[in-house]
This record gives sequence, C-alpha cells and structure tokens, in this order.
Amino acid sequence: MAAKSRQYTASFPSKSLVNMPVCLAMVGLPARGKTFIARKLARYLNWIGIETKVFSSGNYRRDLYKTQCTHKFFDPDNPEGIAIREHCAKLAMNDIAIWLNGKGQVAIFDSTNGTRKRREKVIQFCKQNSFKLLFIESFCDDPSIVHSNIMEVKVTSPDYKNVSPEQACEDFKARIKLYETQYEPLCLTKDDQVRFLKVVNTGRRFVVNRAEGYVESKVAYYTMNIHVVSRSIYLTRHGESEFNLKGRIGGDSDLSPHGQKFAEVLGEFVNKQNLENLKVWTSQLKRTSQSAQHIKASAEQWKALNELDAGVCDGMTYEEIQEKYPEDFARRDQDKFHYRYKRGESYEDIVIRLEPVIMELERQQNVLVICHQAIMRCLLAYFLEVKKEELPYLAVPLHTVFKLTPVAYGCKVEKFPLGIEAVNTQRERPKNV
Ligand SMILES: O=c1[nH]cnc2c1c(-c1ccc(Cl)cc1)cn2-c1ccccc1
Ligand SMILES: O=P(O)(O)OC[C@H]1O[C@](O)(CO)[C@@H](O)[C@@H]1O
Repeated sequence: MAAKSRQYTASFPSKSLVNMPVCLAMVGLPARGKTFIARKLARYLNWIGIETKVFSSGNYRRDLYKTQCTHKFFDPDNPEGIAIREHCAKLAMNDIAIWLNGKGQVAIFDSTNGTRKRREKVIQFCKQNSFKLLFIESFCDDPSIVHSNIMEVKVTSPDYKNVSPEQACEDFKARIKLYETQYEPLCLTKDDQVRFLKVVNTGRRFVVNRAEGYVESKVAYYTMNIHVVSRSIYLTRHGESEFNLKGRIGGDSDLSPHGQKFAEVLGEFVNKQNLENLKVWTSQLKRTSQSAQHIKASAEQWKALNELDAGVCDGMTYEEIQEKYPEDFARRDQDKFHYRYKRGESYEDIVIRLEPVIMELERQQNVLVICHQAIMRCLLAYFLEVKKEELPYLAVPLHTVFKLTPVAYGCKVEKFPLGIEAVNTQRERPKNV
C-alpha cells in the first residue's frame, strides 16, 4: 500500500520535521527491556507532540491464541507456535501501516525480531510503505538485570495466571533458552547496511549505525539518558504566595504567611526522608526559592521551570481578564492546551521548554522539583501519560508533595498534603465547553 502524500499543518515544529512516518522496530531476547523502552519512548514522543503508538506482538499472540503458553510454544521445532507468531507479526505490521498512513507519525514494533530473516521482512514491509525504519536492539548479558526484569514484569504477565512466581520464572528462562538458539544480534559487520541503535546492558554502551533524521536523533539521545536505577522524583508547587491570596496570576510575589509555614513543613518533610544525594530544583521566581529555604540541600534554579507567562494578562485576576479580554478568555477554555496568551505562552509552549528538564530528570536519581501550577501539570503529564486535552486541568493543589517512583512500565504516584491551609487556584473546565 503506497503511502499517501501527507500534508502537515505547520502548527508544531516536530510535525514538519517528521517528514516521513517512522517505524522503530525493537530487537532482543525476551526480558531485555524491549517493552520498557518501547513504552517509555512512546510516552516521551507523544509528550513532545509526535503521535506515537506501540504495537506489541505478545499482545497480538495473547489475543489470537487464547491458551496460556508455556515455553514449549516458543520451541523453534513447534510448527504451530512458529505459524501463530508469524501471523501475529503480519497482523501487527498491518496495524502499523494503518496507523502510519493515518494520523500516526511513529510506530514502535515491540517484538523480538531476533533473526535476520524476520528483520528482512520488516525492512521489506517498510520499503513497500515508504516508512523510515530504525531497529533498536536491547542487548543484555547481565543475568541479574534479566532476572529482575523477569521477576518485575514477566511473572505477573497474563501468560502466567495462577502460576507461582518461581515456576513462572523457571518457565520464562526456558523460553529464553529456546529463543537463544535462533537469536542473531545486530552487528556492525553483517548488518552494516541496516539502520540500528544497539543498547548494551541498559545503556552502559551504545552502537549507532546509519541513524539519521529528527525522530531517530531524538530516540538515540533519549535512550542514552534513561536508566533503571531505583529513585524517586518529588514534585511540588511553591508555598501559597501573596498573588495567590489575591487571585492574581503570574508575577513574582513573596510567600504568604501560610506559604512560609509550608516552606518550614516542606523542609521537615524532605529532611526526614534522608534521601541520598538529593537534588533540589526551583524556578527563578522568588516563591519557589523561598519554599526551598529550610531544605538541607543546595537548590539549583532553572529558568525553564518559571511559571507559564500570561503575557498581557500577567498580574491580573481571572475576573479582570474576562472583563478586559472576554473573547480570549472564552477561547482559552475551548482549547486550553494550545491557547497562547497575547505576548505570552501556551501549555504547548511550556512542554517544549520543559523538554531539557525532563531529559535531566531521566538522567538523575532523587530529585525534588519546586515549581508552579502549569509547570507541574506538564511534568506530571509526562510521567503519568496524561493526554493534552486533560493536562491543563490536572489538580495540583498547593502545599501537596507528589512522589513519583518508576515501577515496571509505569510510575507509582503518592500524594502528601502537608496540612497547611492554602487557597484553591484550580479553575475547572466550564461545563458548556
Ligand atoms: O537492558 C535491559 N535488560 C533487562 N531488563 C531491562 C533492561 C532495560 C533497559 C534497556 C535499555 C535502556 Cl537504554 C534502559 C533500560 C530495562 N529493563 C527492565 C528491567 C525491569 C523491568 C522493566 C524493564
Ligand atoms: O492554566 P491555569 O489553570 O490558568 O493555571 C496557570 C496559572 O496558575 C498560577 O500559577 C497560579 O494561579 C498562575 O500564575 C498561572 O497563570
């Protein structure tokens, strides 16, 4: 099916830069983090505005072949297993074609793609559809990492319903052994014509071969920054400010008395967590650095963490804005993510200026970010995969610490209201919009 010509609106830089649909095809033995990378990459690319979807061959198999599979299903001498897995790959590629010939810009094919024979089929499929293709291999020969993967995400898979974790782990290791007999890793000599990114042992080493283009460079850069070291990211807004008390947006006001109390309690809360080499990040606005003053760690200021710039409305109340700019005010609630204040910013603008912050958060370990309402919504949306329509209405109350801990393929969220009174700055979406 030839790719139909694609007209992009120039509304967002990444759309014009993703000049051709891209297929990212995972490569790797089972329990090498292929799904982890695929889903994390999709979350990142969607967050920066590149329409991305993951197509997991394991899910196709489980949908098609209802029976629970032991390792015997994956035996290369099991013709039924081979036929079903080839059929699932075909179904996945059909759906990838539908996605990339529709509104999709990137498709991630999450499968072992472990032999040159299979990878050649993916190459031909992409050639026929004029999709750019980049293989992403996760190579891992560290048994402890493989074991933790199995125990964290495989033993609870639908394949092992009503099976003990020990039995599931043993069966999964037998499945890996069967794959190993056929597995052909990507290598620079035999695959020098193939576009691939090879990650070795969760990023201790990278090989990049013939990768080119906007999406591919983003993908390579992102995978070089992620890690699996356990840590937590704490997100909180500044303490209540004098402008919050008056219902005024923007500005650079001091903390109110309640806000100062919050800063004290935040200091106690953070110091008693005894987090090793905790990093504290604030914006360049007074209310965030004042909120950090009782924390026993040096705070680093990021301009990128400054609150959304309300432009001509800076310092106004919502009532004053509605009075002075009624059409703008109404338009904002019709599309709050894309709405940009006159001489100010939109949530979409904030996401782009927060990309370096997200990249650095991926690289770091324990970090506390003291920021602002719109900023915190955009950061939370990245970690929790919140859609852009909901993002600008996320509830991020003052004086509440959100603790995010990566687990398996997602993020555990714990909320800690620190019990200090504060005004409510949340404006709900009007009913009639
Ligand atoms: O290389 C692996 N081998 C086994 N497991 C792995 C990985 C990676 C990983 C791979 C590449 C990169 Cl750039 C970062 C992490 C993540 N995981 C993982 C571990 C536990 C749960 C879910 C995923
Ligand atoms: O997008 P919303 O809901 O107006 O929230 C962003 C506003 O929140 C505040 O941080 C506090 O009201 C303002 O400075 C900012 O303009």
